[in-house]
Amino acid sequence: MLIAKNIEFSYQKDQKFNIPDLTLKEGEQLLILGQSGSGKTTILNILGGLLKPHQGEVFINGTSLYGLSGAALDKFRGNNIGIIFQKPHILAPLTVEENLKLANFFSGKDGRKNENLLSDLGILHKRKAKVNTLSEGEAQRVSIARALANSPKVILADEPTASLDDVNAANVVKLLKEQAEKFNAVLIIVTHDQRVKDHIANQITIGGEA
Ligand SMILES: Nc1ncnc2c1ncn2[C@@H]1O[C@H](COP(=O)(O)OP(=O)(O)OP(=O)(O)O)[C@@H](O)[C@H]1O
Repeated sequence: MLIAKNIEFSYQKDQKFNIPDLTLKEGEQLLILGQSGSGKTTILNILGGLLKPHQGEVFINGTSLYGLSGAALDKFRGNNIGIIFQKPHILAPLTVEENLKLANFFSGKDGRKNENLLSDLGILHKRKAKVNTLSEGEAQRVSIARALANSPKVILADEPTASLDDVNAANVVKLLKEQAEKFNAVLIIVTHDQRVKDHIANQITIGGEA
């Protein structure tokens, strides 16, 4: 389902990240741990089709991500990959449901499942609320809902618990796991938050630049 092979990437000369080969089958979950600056966001962006590696390939369901480009890559990403960014990428002046509809629009999906998703995430009652009126934890759940709005087969989450208290952090990981299990999706969480360790057994630690 998701394969990353021989990936090499650097932002500048004399810099090289150790990016491990990965093979994850449908429904498998992986936690990538590493200190701040070790390259977690970089790896996630490479796996998510947002940052082209200098070498190597990422395959999702047999499609080589970086064999696609431009509109074809955007469409593939919209249909297959849901990314929860470190800082919520949601449009604050829009309502919760408008944010989800926008995600549906970009990948040509009908959004029939949006209400179920918001209900699963405990924010259905906030669907008419503007995102800039929500608490941080609620906004985080909206960004999860938006990432999952198109039932992606790969869910990538970048530090999803960083700004949350213990209870909300545990809830967010639980929600991500539940949603991934529901859709039999691959789930990869990158974090330096040690609290997440107890929730996902399959773990690797990355050590930063070589
Ligand atoms: N666009 C960029 N141009 C140049 N260097 C960058 C760029 N983005 C990140 N870096 C550098 O690459 C390294 C890894 O960054 P990255 O954001 O992947 O780390 P991280 O493990 O996600 O960190 P954190 O946990 O603090 O978010 C850092 O040293 C960072 O300064």
